[in-house]
Amino acid sequence: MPDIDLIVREIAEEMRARPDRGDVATYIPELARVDPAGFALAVVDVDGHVAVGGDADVAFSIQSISKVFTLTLALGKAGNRLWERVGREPSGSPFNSIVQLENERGIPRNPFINAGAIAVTDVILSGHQPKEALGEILRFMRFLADDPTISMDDAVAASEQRTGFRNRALANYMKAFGVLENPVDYTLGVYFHHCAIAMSCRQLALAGRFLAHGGRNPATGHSVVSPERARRINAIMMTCGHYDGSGEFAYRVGLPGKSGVGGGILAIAPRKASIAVWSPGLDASGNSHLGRIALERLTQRLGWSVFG
Ligand SMILES: NC(=O)CC[C@H](N)C(=O)O
Repeated sequence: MPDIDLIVREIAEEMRARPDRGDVATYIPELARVDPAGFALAVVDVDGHVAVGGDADVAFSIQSISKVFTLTLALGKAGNRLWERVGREPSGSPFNSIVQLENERGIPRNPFINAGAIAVTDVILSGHQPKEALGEILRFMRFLADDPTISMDDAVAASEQRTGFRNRALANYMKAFGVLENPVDYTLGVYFHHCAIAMSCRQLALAGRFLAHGGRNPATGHSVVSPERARRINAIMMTCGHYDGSGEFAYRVGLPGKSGVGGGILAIAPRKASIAVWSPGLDASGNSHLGRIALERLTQRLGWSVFG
């Protein structure tokens, strides 16, 4: 049996020492203030053992990783009708691309690019007030991680609300095509706030467990989604979770994964583990530079790639 604790600690030490850290996101002013020296890795295995390295209990802005969980909620609410509002093909474009949305008449290519995630948020919001929808998303995260302390960082949400002109353009564009049901400001308000949820790698890895175990959280026995749905969410993470860097992530890491511009990545090793990594510096596609390298090391050493 490989010693996962040791491997995780060694990877964290190696990553801490590397000078090539990528660049922190600056288009959300509050994220520009984050120290690029941070690094954390947490792996929860089948038995619930959590192996940690680095700052595994430091909370960071999960940003687009929240889209895995909003997709899960929206599928629960709308079922397969969700796919009338959003596609499920890789985009090959940056996460905030506007051209693609115009070409495809307001239907976003997948639920993980910004336009797609905004459409998914709109589905969750319908029939509720924004506060209720946000409460539902936050309660879901707390339930999955079994941790009532998880919260939203209001400063990050306000920062994006002030500067999120591109997302506003995407949302208005979809509204013009009738893809959004709710007032644009309401949908965006919920979207910016769920992106601003702050979690540590330990909390995130625990929250992702249901995706590694056929839709069921093995710790609590709660069935979150059906095995088929878990498999499909993993498939979308594999093909779309890193935007135009998804091919490279599959090639190097070989696991379903979802990144966020806060520098976090949630990766799922089916039937083996739920993994969260954080390093705030990003590569050119807006994905964590050292986060990806750390996951590549981990899957190589453990032989965890889903491609054998
Ligand atoms: N890739 C990301 O994490 C982007 C999320 C960010 N809130 C945005 O909408 O731009």
